Amino acid sequence: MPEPILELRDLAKSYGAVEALRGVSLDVAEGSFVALVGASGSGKSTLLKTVNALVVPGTGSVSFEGEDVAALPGPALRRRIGYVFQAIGLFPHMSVGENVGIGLKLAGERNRAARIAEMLELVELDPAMASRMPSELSGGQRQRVGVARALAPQPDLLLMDEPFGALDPVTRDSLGERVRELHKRLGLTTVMVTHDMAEAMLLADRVLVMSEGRIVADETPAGLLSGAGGEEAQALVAVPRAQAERLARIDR
Ligand SMILES: Nc1ncnc2c1ncn2[C@@H]1O[C@H](COP(=O)(O)OP(=O)(O)OP(=O)(O)O)[C@@H](O)[C@H]1O
Repeated sequence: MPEPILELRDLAKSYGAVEALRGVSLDVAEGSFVALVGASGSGKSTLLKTVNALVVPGTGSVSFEGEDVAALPGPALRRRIGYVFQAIGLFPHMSVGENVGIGLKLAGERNRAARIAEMLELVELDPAMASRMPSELSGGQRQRVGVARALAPQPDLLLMDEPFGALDPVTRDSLGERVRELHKRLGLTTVMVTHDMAEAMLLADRVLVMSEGRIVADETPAGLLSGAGGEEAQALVAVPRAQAERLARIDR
């Protein structure tokens, strides 16, 4: 068994009367690709953000590569943990290249241009796009830049919060595949929040289902497909399965 790169212990977090996390413990093995699924408000984003200390848990601890994240300085944490998210996206006043290079700049690297070009190629964008502004890109291109920005400082861990949420299905599928490929090639550990169980099962090798602040299922995609994980997990698996069956029944 590979060493756990992440160890979450008894995490609880409340926002006023809302208990977003109610006792989550989890080990994530180095090199694994973990998907976090579950209903809206079940605590997925909150859990993810405890890992890079954007959320400080009320109780419990998060250890990353054997160190308590609460004790790690912010810049070191951001260099070692890449973060891609849907809502905030890129810095609008910076060019694509500056966005991709921001982590390298903060780390004091001087020769950033070559690495920026390399990162853009990695996510299948033309390096000439470095001089464009984010507003001049499509949504899918912007998300690619977001992935390049997160990977530029060569993190060990990649956190993704609904990274492909706003994309058309074709772009979403191809970018998902690309991320899966990069995950393997770069030897990353990846934790991805998604609403889409089909996406979770296709990309991840471990799927966690959250409900009301707890992890209620922890299964492989194969396990889920053969009926494991309990009622809530199976309710989520039933959606893409029913769609596939309905498609198969369409008269041709
Ligand atoms: N900053 C905050 N202040 C107050 N309540 C919050 C805050 N962040 C999250 N919550 C609440 O905590 C609960 C869990 O939220 P969280 O964003 O973790 O859920 P989620 O599973 O990621 O949801 P979604 O799928 O809709 O993104 C929700 O009830 C939410 O309203």
